[in-house]
Amino acid sequence: MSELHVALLGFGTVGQGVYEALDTHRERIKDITGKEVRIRAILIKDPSKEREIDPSIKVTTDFDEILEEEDIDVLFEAIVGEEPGYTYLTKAIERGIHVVTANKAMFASKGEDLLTRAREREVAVGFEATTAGGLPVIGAIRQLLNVNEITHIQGILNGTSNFILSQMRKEGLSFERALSIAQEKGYAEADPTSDVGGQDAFYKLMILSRAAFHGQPDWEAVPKKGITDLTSDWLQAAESFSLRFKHVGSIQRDRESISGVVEPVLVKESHPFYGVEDVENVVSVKGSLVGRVTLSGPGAGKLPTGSAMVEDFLSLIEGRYASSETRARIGVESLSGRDGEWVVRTPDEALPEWVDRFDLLDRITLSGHLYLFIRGNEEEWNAVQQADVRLQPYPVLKELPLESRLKREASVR
Ligand SMILES: NC(=O)C1=CN([C@@H]2O[C@H](COP(=O)(O)OP(=O)(O)OC[C@H]3O[C@@H](n4cnc5c(N)ncnc54)[C@H](OP(=O)(O)O)[C@@H]3O)[C@@H](O)[C@H]2O)C=CC1
Ligand SMILES: N[C@@H](CC=O)C(=O)O
Repeated sequence: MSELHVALLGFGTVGQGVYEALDTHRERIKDITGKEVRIRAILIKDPSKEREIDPSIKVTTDFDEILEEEDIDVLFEAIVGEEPGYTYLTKAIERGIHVVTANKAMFASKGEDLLTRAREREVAVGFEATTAGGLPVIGAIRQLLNVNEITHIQGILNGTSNFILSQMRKEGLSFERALSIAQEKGYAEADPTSDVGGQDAFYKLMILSRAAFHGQPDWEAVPKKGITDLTSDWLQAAESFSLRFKHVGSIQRDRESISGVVEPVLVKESHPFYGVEDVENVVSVKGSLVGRVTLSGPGAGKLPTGSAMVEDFLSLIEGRYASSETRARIGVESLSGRDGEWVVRTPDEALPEWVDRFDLLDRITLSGHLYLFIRGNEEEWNAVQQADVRLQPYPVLKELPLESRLKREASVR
């Protein structure tokens, strides 16, 4: 039986996930491709680490030795940072090798360039694992784009942040303890400030933007905020209003431009993100025909990410990415309306005067702070915020709207 030869760059959480997935699903892959998969070489950084790797596989710290291996069909890349990953993948593509990457920090900025190079060399680039771990969101977008125009994407895109917020709320863990468990479980990045500071979710949002809208907004114009300001007081206050904090990336396209934001927001019980807990991610995509499609599942970790990479591998072996060029889209509507809801923390117990201008939906006091759940006009609210810098507000996330016809059909009378 003929063989498919592959190499792995990186043997950390994700590299080991690919190794294990290829091993445990060997027979299935053979059934699908008619070929035996053989791992020929693995690139690592630190040769002193102990590893459980089949002794027939070459383990090296020198990328050129990987390229020197003959007949590598596919390269799996799971190392860290923009470089040297980008250089390695360009060299592999130049040699006519297909690549599958999980490296979102690299792919967010270099993805378009790699895809162009790959087209010129008639090879494929799989990048499902860069975004939302095990969720097949890139594949879903590709499928939807066959006929739909995509106008909005909203998602919980960082498993570490979602895990920390869930554990702080449900188990009363401190931020530091919850982060350290996320690191032990292999969810966090090598530098976890990227997770908790919003940068990791931002990279994923930019990759989604390119996949769905065939373009990205100016990176500097996308506000990015992580979860580090959220205390257990805030989480408790939200819970008492039947709201939960979620770290969400949103991106939308209108006729002129693409705009996005990455920030913690509050979601209501009725929102599809409310019950997305621990390491789960969720992505809602709004298409012009289908309405709202929501995918949720494990957003990080060894096997979910390994699964995404091996799915990509099989797709490209079967030639499914041969014409994966996305088409330019025109979106039409905006999600932001004039009205909104917010939870606000103010330093004083007495109700501030400005509350009269809004609907006061509920209030509680916690640890000497007054928490107000209000609803009102967005412009008025912006003016209040500018006048009082001591306010700490969080918006309540609106759901991506369903088409009104779909909504009518979905409602039960
Ligand atoms: N963890 C997760 O759940 C997910 C991670 N990703 C992405 O996948 C990639 C890998 O993540 P993860 O496995 O968690 O990271 P780890 O830190 O666990 O592993 C990184 C691996 O890459 C190797 N490596 C790092 N730098 C170099 C280099 N310059 N040259 C050669 N090898 C290098 C390391 O070698 P050594 O073992 O010698 O230290 C290690 O084996 C990252 O880009 C990450 O953003 C994507 C989706 C999910
Ligand atoms: N560190 C990332 C890993 C997956 O992309 C996360 O926590 O989501």
